[in-house]
Amino acid sequence: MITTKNTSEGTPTNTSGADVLAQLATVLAERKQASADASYVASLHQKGLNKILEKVGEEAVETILAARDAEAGGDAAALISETADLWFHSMVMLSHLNLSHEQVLEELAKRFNMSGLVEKASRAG
Ligand SMILES: N=c1c2ncn([C@@H]3O[C@H](COP(=O)(O)OP(=O)(O)OP(=O)(O)O)[C@@H](O)[C@H]3O)c2ncn1[C@@H]1O[C@H](COP(=O)(O)O)[C@@H](O)[C@H]1O
Repeated sequence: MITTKNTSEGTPTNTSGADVLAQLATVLAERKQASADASYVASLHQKGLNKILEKVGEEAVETILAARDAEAGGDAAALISETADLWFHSMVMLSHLNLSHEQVLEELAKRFNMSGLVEKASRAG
């Protein structure tokens, strides 16, 4: 689904994780000005934050159900696809609020080497 630059052989380029998110963020920013008739992302922006949040919630539930199926021996590809839908709609949410995926990546980077249990204890007061 994600459009990437292609070589003459048709092999996608610049598809490392951070590059994919950066390319997607650029497209999402451009789509804020696009016609809702021609762009799904533009149509989401036009419908507003509540519609975007509805999609994030819907995709989160679909991801949960796909994860349960995968654990029960179901299709792992379906879980990957649902997770991609969830990440995509989360990116649209951030874009709508003029926030950057890079802020999320920075937050995750800050947490490197910080045990979740230690962090939780530090909040316990
Ligand atoms: N990565 C995605 C992407 N992932 C999922 N989707 C769309 O997200 C929607 C998911 O909604 P559902 O599965 O619930 O399907 P639906 O029933 O059609 O949705 P609703 O009518 O309920 O809103 C589908 O329409 C998918 O096509 C995406 N649409 C766009 N992108 C990227 O965004 C770029 C810009 O897209 P446009 O704005 O459409 O040009 C594209 O080039 C892609 O890179």
